[in-house]
Amino acid sequence: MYLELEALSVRYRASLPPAVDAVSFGLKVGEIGVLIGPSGCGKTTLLRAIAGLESTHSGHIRLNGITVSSAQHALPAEQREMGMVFQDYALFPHMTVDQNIGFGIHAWSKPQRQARILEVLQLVGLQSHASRYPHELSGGQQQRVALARALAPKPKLLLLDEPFSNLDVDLRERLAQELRTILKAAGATALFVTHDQLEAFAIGDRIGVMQQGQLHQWADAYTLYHRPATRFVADFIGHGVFTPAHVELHEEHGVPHKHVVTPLGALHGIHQQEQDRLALGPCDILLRADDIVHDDAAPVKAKILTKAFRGNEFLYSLQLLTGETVLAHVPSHHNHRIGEWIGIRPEVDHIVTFESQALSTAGGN
Ligand SMILES: Nc1ncnc2c1ncn2[C@@H]1O[C@H](COP(=O)(O)OP(=O)(O)OP(=O)(O)O)[C@@H](O)[C@H]1O
Repeated sequence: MYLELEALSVRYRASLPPAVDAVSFGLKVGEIGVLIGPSGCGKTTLLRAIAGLESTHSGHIRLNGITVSSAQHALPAEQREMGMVFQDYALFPHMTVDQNIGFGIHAWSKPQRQARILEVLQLVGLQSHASRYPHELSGGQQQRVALARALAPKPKLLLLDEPFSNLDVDLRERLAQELRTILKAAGATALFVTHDQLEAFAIGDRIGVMQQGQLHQWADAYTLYHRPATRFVADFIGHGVFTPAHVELHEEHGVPHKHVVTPLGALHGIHQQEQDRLALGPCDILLRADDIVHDDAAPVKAKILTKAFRGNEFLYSLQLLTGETVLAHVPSHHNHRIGEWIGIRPEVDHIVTFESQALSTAGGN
């Protein structure tokens, strides 16, 4: 691994729980990692620790095989050769775009510096804006200059802390795609912090979900969505609900198979790999909004509690006769009224179950 964190903990005060709690993960050279999680979960602290701006309580940070942080040793931030981009672009207002970009490479020879400025300007698509001042640029352009400035010295690692959070939603989505293209073209290894899932999915090769200082899972977007390691990840990523269910054995052509009995009916045809993982008995099953299909012919009916228009689809919240609530993505031409009953059936490709909360709560009392 190029960037390697091993059981890293950061504490602001001995009397407080650690802001970063025994976090381990690795990034390969050229990979983009994203840290995501609710406010206060420790994302920024973790990024600052990697940059050398916070000291390490225990554990290690290694970059290219060299320990840059441990409880005993910390390489000063300025010697780590890392680039940083923050949400407030912090461009120098009295300097033009090319002067801003050249600032971090002033020690380079003039021809080298000029060639590099041109190179990164091309990378971010702002060649024609080299002599403008920051106030003559849009927010998105300013942020691209900040990125070009951070990339100019060819940092060993680029750290980005919510760089788009001051921008409007449309621009953020576009810039997220662009950022990935730019970082890949530059061959940069980067770690990006956000609390926006769509941004994380658009940018990251690997995504880490944090809560209260702990890293719950470090995986690609597909795995996070379809194989969440913990209940928290399942809840935090995507739209879905947990519903009480029961794993049972039944025979198909004389061969025993597991199926999951849910309030929406039994789920059959579960892949062998998933069968092996399922324990018989009660559980909670994750039903994502894309696992529930609207079908007028379905025997199970549900009442629409709320609906949110999302362009090509509605996100309906639906109540079953048994009282449980589920979510469903339904194409937006199926525009039903709140309070209406519609037919639904489950179409669950990936079975995700966790220990029954009703049982664990009962056990804890
Ligand atoms: N300088 C500090 N001194 C003491 N505690 C701090 C300090 N900075 C952050 N914390 C605490 O550490 C925890 C993690 O904060 P951090 O800023 O890393 O979270 P975050 O995930 O980046 O949050 P956000 O998404 O809101 O920026 C929080 O409980 C916060 O209150």
